[in-house]
Amino acid sequence: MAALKGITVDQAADFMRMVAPKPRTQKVKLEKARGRVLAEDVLATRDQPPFNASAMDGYAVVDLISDETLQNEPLTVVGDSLAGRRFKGDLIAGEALRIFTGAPVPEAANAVIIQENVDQQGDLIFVQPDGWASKSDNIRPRGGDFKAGDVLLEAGQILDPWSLSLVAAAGYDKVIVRKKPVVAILSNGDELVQVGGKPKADQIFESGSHALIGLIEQWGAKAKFIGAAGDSIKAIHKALKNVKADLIVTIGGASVGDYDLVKPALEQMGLQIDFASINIKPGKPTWLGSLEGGQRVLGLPGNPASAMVCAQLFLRPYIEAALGRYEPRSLLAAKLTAAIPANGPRESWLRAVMSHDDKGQLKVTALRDQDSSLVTVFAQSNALLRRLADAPSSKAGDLVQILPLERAQ
Ligand SMILES: Nc1nc2c(c(=O)[nH]1)N[C@H]1C(S)=C(S)[C@@H](COP(=O)(O)OP(=O)(O)OC[C@H]3O[C@@H](n4cnc5c(N)ncnc54)[C@H](O)[C@@H]3O)O[C@H]1N2
Ligand code: MOO
Repeated sequence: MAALKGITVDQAADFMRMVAPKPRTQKVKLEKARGRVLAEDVLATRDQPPFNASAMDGYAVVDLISDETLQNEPLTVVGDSLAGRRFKGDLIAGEALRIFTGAPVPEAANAVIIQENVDQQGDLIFVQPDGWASKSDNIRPRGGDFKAGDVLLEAGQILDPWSLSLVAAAGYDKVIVRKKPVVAILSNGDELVQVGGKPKADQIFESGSHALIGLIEQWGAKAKFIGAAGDSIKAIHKALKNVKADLIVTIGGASVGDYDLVKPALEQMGLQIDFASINIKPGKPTWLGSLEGGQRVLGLPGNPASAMVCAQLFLRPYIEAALGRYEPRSLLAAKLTAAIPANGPRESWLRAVMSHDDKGQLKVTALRDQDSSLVTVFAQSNALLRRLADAPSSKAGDLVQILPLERAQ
C-alpha cells in the first residue's frame, strides 16, 4: 500500500484492525483465565443443580398440601438428606424427611416446610396450622440454573470473575482462550531518565511507558518494555534489532526534528511506511510501518497526552482485533458544562472529566489546558471529548460525544 499521509482517525483505526494478526488460541487453567477472551463457547455438560434440591433447612413432605383435612395429622420422620449425601429411598404420604439446604429432594416429595414452622417430638413432626408450604415451595428444580447442552458463555466474551464462577460451576478446570498479542515498547530520547535514576538539569523522568504498559495489559495484550534508547540511530537500531513481538510501539521521535531518529534508524531495517501522520489533535505525527520480514511498528509521539490518546484510539483496536474482538468505539452523549471554542482542521480528542448530574444525566467538562505535554491533565481526566475537524463552537448544555476512559483498574 502506498504511504498515506494525514489519514482520518477512523481510517487509521480501521487500518490498525486490518493489519492485526489473526487470533491464536491456547488452553489455560481457570485460575489464570481472568481477563482473557474466550475462544470457544462454554457448554454445560450436566444439569445444575443435577437433582431437585432443597432451598431451605426443614422437612421434605409428600403432597398433603392441598388436603387440608390431613394437615393436622403428625408426620413420621423417616431419615435425613444432607447436601452431598442424599436419603436413599423415597417418601410416602404421612412421612417426612429431615432435609438441609442444597440436599437432594426425593422424587415423591413436592415441598419443603421450613423448620421454623414445625414442632418435632421424637420421630413425629407437627406442622403449625399456617406453616404448610405450597406445592414445590422451597424446591429448586433439577436444571433450574442451567441444563446440559446450554451455551453458558460465548466465544469472544471476556472472562471476568462472575463468568469464571459460571465456568467453574460447569466443571471446567481449563478454558480455551485467545492468545495475548505481544506489544513491545521502546521509549526514545536523550532527555529521558528511568525512574530511580538521577536526571541531569536538562533531563526528565521517562513516564510514557508506565501508562502504556498498563493500558496494553488492561486491553488484554502482553507488554514487553525494551527500555529507553538515546537519540542515536545506532542505539535505536540496536534496541529494536532482535525484538520479537506482534507489534513494536515506539514512544517519541515521531516528529520532524533533527533528533527524531526513530524512522531513520528503522529505515536501515527496511521500514516501509503505511501512514505517516493522522489528522488528529493530539497525536498528529503518529505513524505506522513495517520492517523487512513484516514486523509492524507503530510510532507514537512523545508528548504523554498524544501517546495515550493515540494508544486509546489506534493501539486498542489493533489489540482487540488480534483477540478476535471487533468492537466499535463506544461513544456516549454528554452535556457540556461549559462552552468550548470552534475546532480547527484536525479531529480533536480533549482530555475531560465526566460525571452524572442530579438527574442521572451524563455531563462533561473539557479540562482547561489541553497542551499535550501535561501529564497532570491526563491523570485527572476520565473521558476524551471528541470534536470533529472544523466543528463549530459549542455552548454549555450542548450534547457532545465522549469516550469514557476505564480508570482505576
Ligand atoms: N516543526 C514541527 N515540530 C513539531 C511538530 C510538527 O509537526 N512540526 N509536531 C509536534 C507535535 S504535534 C508533537 S505531538 C510532537 C511529537 O514529537 P515526537 O514524537 O518527535 O516526540 P519527542 O520530540 O521525542 O517528544 C515530545 C515531548 O515528549 C517528551 N517525551 C518523549 N518521550 C517521553 C516519555 N517516554 N516519557 C515522558 N515524556 C516523553 C519529550 O521529552 C518532549 O518533551 O512534536 C511536535 N513538534
Ligand atoms: O498533536 Mo501534538 O500531539 O499537538 O501534541
